[in-house]
Amino acid sequence: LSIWSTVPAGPPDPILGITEAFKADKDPRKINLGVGAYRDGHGKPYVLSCVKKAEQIMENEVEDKEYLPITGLPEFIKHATLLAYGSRCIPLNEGRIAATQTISGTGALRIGAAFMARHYPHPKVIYLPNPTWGNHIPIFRDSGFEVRKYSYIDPTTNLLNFEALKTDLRSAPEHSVVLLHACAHNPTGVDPTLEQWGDISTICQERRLFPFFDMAYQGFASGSTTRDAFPPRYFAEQGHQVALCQSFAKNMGLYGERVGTFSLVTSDPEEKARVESQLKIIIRPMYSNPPSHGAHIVNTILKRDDLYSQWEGEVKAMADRIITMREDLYNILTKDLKTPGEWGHIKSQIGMFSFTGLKKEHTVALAEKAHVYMTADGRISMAGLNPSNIAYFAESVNSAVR
Ligand SMILES: Cc1ncc(COP(=O)(O)O)c(CN[C@](O)(C(=O)O)[C@@H](O)C(=O)O)c1O
Repeated sequence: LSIWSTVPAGPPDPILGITEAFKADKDPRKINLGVGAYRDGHGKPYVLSCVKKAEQIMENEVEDKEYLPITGLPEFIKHATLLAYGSRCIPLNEGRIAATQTISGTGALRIGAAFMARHYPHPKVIYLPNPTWGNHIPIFRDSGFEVRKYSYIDPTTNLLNFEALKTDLRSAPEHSVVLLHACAHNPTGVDPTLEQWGDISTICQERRLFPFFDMAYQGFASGSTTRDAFPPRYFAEQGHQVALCQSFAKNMGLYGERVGTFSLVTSDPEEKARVESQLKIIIRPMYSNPPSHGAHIVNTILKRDDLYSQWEGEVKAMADRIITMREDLYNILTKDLKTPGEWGHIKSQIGMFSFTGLKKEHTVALAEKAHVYMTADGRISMAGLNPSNIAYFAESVNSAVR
């Protein structure tokens, strides 16, 4: 009897499993709207020009293959946290933001959760929005957190249910950790307004809730890296000791390079050093130190004015193309096809995804009959749409809901 005969077959990942099903489909009309990865107007993956330029520059600069420090490339961390918090951030300028390079956003969440499970001086309970990115749940659960939910979307309108959100956060036990999507909420594409962020900050102060930000889409939501980073910057300005997870997967198209950071606001440089020493103690036995190539790419872009401004132009262009697809899809569904139901949320939502409101039976029919793939909860990655497939997609939705 094999040693592994008791190992059960696990279910495919709800998101990455969609890509496997898409690849297995041989129909030429197939469309993959599953994984949140940008595609250009021809449905192709997109390597940013500023990334290609950075790699050319890196060719000439001495880039040995030595180990990075446990917390990663120091100059990368400096530039990445400056991008996240902004030059006017007082904790940043006072040198009291503890930070480490991570294996993209997932790694930032995992290292953050592991650090808090070990050092957060209160019950390890975290409130995740309902719904949230599916991977948030196992990340925090496997790190030893009790995972709870706070209301987020109104399933009948696919818009924010802010009253229910406030009620749930107000009734959370003091010192609960609250996960907040900084921008481009996944899967709903619905973000609080600036005023609503103010209310959330006040509730966190009143209830002593710990704000744990996940910022996987800075610049990719509105096209502005400044506007998208408003929530964590505002919370830090209001005196919250935020935790912040950063990813360069989407906004720099570095999906497979796995580049991110995890950071925490502390009280002073001495506390920053203590916290970083404990981050190292968690990282060293996990993966020792992070991959260097992607961090050098991001650092080369962020430290040079010419590449930084080229990057800002490219990330805005990606955001704009997605916004155009939202408008086109809305117009085809409503004006051309008179598709039954309300579709305004497709336009009002922001970022990579649209929470269409399609139900499971629709998503199954769309995959099986129309060869259109999306997650079971009806989320579509808008960048999977382009001028050559958007009409077919809209027609498929129209027939699925009739
Ligand atoms: C809110 C959120 N946080 C963190 C991540 C982690 O991203 P990474 O580790 O690559 O930096 C994602 C990516 N989520 C997806 O875009 C998605 O929801 O399709 C996809 O990349 C994924 O891994 O699921 C995300 O949507």
